[in-house]
Parts: sequence; structure tokens; C-alpha cells
Amino acid sequence: MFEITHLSKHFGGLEILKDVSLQVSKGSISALIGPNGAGKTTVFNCITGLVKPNQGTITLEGRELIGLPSHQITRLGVARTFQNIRIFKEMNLLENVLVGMHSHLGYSTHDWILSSTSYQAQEQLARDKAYELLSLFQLQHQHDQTAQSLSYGEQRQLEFARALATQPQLLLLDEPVAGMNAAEKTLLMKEIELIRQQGVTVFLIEHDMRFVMELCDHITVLNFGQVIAQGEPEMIKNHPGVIEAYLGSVEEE
Ligand SMILES: Nc1ncnc2c1ncn2[C@@H]1O[C@H](COP(=O)(O)OP(=O)(O)OP(=O)(O)O)[C@@H](O)[C@H]1O
Repeated sequence: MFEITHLSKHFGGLEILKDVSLQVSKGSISALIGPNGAGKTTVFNCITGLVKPNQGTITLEGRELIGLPSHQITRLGVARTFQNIRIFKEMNLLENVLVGMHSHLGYSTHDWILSSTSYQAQEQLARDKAYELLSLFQLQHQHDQTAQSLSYGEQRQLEFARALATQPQLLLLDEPVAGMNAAEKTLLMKEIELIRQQGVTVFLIEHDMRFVMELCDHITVLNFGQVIAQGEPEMIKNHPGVIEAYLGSVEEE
């Protein structure tokens, strides 16, 4: 359903991605892993239109995404979260999720100005849906608190709720467990499973290997901008090239 072929990206003279090809099956939880600086976030930035690749194709259900502006890629069904949480800290939780929903509301500016029945009905539906999304992450009771009052783990969950508000087919999570404690990680694993059960395909970048191996169906490994292995967790765990890439990066550090 989601496919990248022959993706390349140069920054100046540096070749950051070299002929990257990968597939993410519909309904799967897949991971993109690799040592620091391997190019993982650059892949996500290419998918979401933040970075324009030099070569290659990126298709969702056969539709080419390269060249489209980010908001259109969101409308086509791709949502993401970032390594550094991006939420509106001064806004309350419900408002944060409603922002994510904005691109799908079906009322016109005319409706909005006149505060028409159509506008009011859509707004009520959106609020109900936002509340439902907060409930998925057990945040519904704090819906009227500002986002900055949440713990770090909860802020991440709010970011997930907002990403889901755009009704994605494909949800990209960039290091979702960064900064989470063990209990929060376990909870997040269950929540990602729930997200998948709602029909959303999940593609995540993560350094926490235990989390990746336990949760994911399929893993692609990048090293120095190239795919060095792809397959099921058990195969990846024992892949000599992957072991070497990780041991190499540990030795360097
Ligand atoms: N806009 C840019 N201009 C120049 N170089 C960049 C740019 N964005 C990323 N890079 C370089 O590309 C390489 C890959 O970066 P990227 O963030 O994609 O790696 P990563 O695998 O996500 O790393 P990490 O796991 O540490 O987050 C790095 O060497 C980085 O410095």
C-alpha cells in the first residue's frame, strides 16, 4: 500500500539517502531502524514533503506523493509525529486535537461567519471525535487543561491523538518512546496496537530495540543512507550486517 523506490537525497555534496526502496504493508506496524545519522528522519521528511528528494518515488495506494505540498500529503492520509514533540502548549488538549481535525471539516468560511447550522453540527461532531481520541489515550478527563500541564509521556500521547485527528491511513511516528519510562512504553505499545486495529498502518522510527522487536511485524534497516536489511524481527535480530552496523556505531561512540 505504501512504497518507496530508489529514493536518493543529497545535501550539498553529501549523499544522505542512496537508492532506498522499501514497502509497508497495509495494516502492518513496521519500523525503520539504524544507527544515529543513518538517514531515517530524512526518509520521513521526504514522505511528508518537508524535504524534496533528488530521485525516486513515494507512493501511497499507487498515488505519487513527491512534489505535493505537506498539507496535501496530510489530506491524502499521511500523518506524523516528531522527535521533538510539537504541540500547542498554551492551548488545551481538546483544542490541540481539533487543530488536527481542521483539514477534514466540511464547512465553508461562509458557514463559519454566519455560524450556520451546518457549521455548528460539524463543530459538535468534531468535538465529540476529539474527545473520543483523547479517551484512546486516557486523556479525556484533562481535556480542558493546557498541554503544558501534562507530563512528558502524556504530551507525546497528545501528539499521537492530534496526528490521528487527521484520519490518516499511514501514521509515521518518529522515536515515539524517546523520554518515556518503562510503564509508559508498555502502555504505548498497547495504544499503537489499538491504532492499528482501527485500520491505520503504522510506520515508526525507533532506537529502543526491545520495543521494536516486540511490536513490529516488519523492519527495514538503514545504515549510511542505504537499506542493509529488511524482514521480520527474528531475521533482523540475527542478521550479520545489522549486528555489525550497530556494534560499529557502539564502538565509535
Ligand atoms: N537539512 C539538512 N542539511 C544537511 N544535512 C542534513 C540535513 N538534514 C539531515 N542532514 C544530515 O543527514 C544525515 C542523516 O540525518 P537524519 O536525521 O535523517 O538521521 P537519523 O537516522 O534520523 O538520525 P538519528 O537517529 O540520530 O535521529 C545526518 O548526517 C544529518 O546531519
